[in-house]
Amino acid sequence: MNIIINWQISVDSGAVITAQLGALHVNNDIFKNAEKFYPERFIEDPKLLNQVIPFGIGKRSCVRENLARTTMFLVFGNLLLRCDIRPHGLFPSTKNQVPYKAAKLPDKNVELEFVKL
Ligand code: HEM
Repeated sequence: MNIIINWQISVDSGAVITAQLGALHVNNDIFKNAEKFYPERFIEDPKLLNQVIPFGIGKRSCVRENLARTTMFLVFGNLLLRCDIRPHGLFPSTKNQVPYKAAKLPDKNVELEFVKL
């Protein structure tokens, strides 16, 4: 069955129009249990990654997407490499709040080094 939607929307001149990308990314029709933190969904269905568009798509998409991605790669890569990162307090699970049992890790002073690019 084909559904044809004929919308007529009037927009004032000078109005700023934007797609709310955040809302698209929690669409349950596309992302099952969208509100759940479940990164494995992208391993289970690699095509799902095409539906994630934080930088927009098309002619007006983010011009510095590559800069942002490489910067984030460096920042998060260095954080994971140099820091012991542990959840603080309770997991932010929506239904069952599970107390986090902290692993005993050797005490060490974490120093962050920032390298000039
Ligand atoms: C995580 C980082 C970033 C995210 C998630 C992001 C996301 C976006 C999004 C969603 C848009 C609008 C796309 C659209 O209208 O369809 C945009 C546009 C734009 N972004 Fe980014 N951006 C990021 C970083 C940056 C950086 C680092 C720069 C510059 C150094 C930048 C420069 C721009 C510019 C100039 C536009 C306007 C492009 C146009 O209208 O033609 N962005 N960005």
